[in-house]
Amino acid sequence: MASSFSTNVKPCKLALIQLAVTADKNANLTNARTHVLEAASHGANLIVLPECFNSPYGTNFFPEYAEHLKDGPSVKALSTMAKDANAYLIGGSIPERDPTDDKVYNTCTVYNPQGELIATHRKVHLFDIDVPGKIRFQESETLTAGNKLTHVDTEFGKVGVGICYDIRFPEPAMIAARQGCFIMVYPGAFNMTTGPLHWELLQRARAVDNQIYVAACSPARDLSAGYHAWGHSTVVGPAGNVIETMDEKQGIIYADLDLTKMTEFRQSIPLYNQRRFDLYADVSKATP
Ligand SMILES: NC(=O)CCC(=O)C(=O)O
Repeated sequence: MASSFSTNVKPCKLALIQLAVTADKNANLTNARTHVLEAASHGANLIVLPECFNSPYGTNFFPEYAEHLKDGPSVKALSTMAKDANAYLIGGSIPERDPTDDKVYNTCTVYNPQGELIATHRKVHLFDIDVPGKIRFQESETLTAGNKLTHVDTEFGKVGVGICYDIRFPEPAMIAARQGCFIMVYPGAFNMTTGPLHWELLQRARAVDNQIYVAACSPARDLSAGYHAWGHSTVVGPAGNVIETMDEKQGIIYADLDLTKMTEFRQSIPLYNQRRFDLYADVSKATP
C-alpha cells in the first residue's frame, strides 16, 4: 500500500514558543501575543504555544483558571492572535470548564489564519505518576480526560495533536500517521525528573516509529513556581533526527518542514508497506 501522505502541499515554517508563564492570566495572554506576532514576523505559518500557558501548572490552579471555550478570555485572545499573525495557531493548552457538566479539562484549541477555532483536543491520558522521592503529580485530582484523538486539516497537510503525557502512548501517533498526518504536535510540560530521561527520547521514538515530524513545546522553567518545567522545546524530523531544540529559557525555535523530503525518506525505508498487521492488528487483545 502506498503512503497516504500528500506532498503537493505548501512548505510550512513551524515555530515553537517556549513561554515564561506567571500566575497572572492577562500577562500570560499578552506575552503569548507578543511572541506569536514575533514568530509570524519571522515567516512562521504554523505556531505552537506550550501546555498550560495561561495558568501555573498545578492541580489546585486548574479549576481556578478554568474557563468556558465559548466566551473565555483565552480563546478570544488566541483567535485574535491567529488572525493578526495570519497563521495557524496551536494554542498550547488551557484549563477548560465544560458548562454542561462543570468538569475541567486540559484542552488545546487550534485556530486557522482567519482566527476561527477549527479543533479542540482534551488531554486523553492524564498525568498521574508517583516516582518515590522525586515527583508525585495527579492531574486526575481535578481534571477529566478527553475521549477523542484529534487530527486537524490545514493547507500544509493534516496535523495530529496530543498534550504532553499523551506522547508516552505510541498508538495515537501511529493512528495519526496512518490517517495521513505529517506531524504530531504536543504542547507539553515535562519536569526535572522525567524531562532529562524521556522528553527527547519519546519525541524521537514517535517520529522514527511513524516517519513523521514531531514537535513538543514546553513552558520556560521558573524555579520560583511549584512545578519546574524541563523546557527544551524540540522539533524532530521523520528520520528521528533532532532538527531544532533549545535550553530552558523563554524563546522561539523555528523549523522548515518539507514533506517531499519526508516522502523520500519513507520510500528509502518503506516501513509503511512492510507492517504485518496480520500479526498485530489489535494489540489490545494481547494477553500474557
Ligand atoms: N504535563 C504532563 O503531562 C507531564 C508529563 C511528564 O512529565 C511525563 O513524564 O510524562
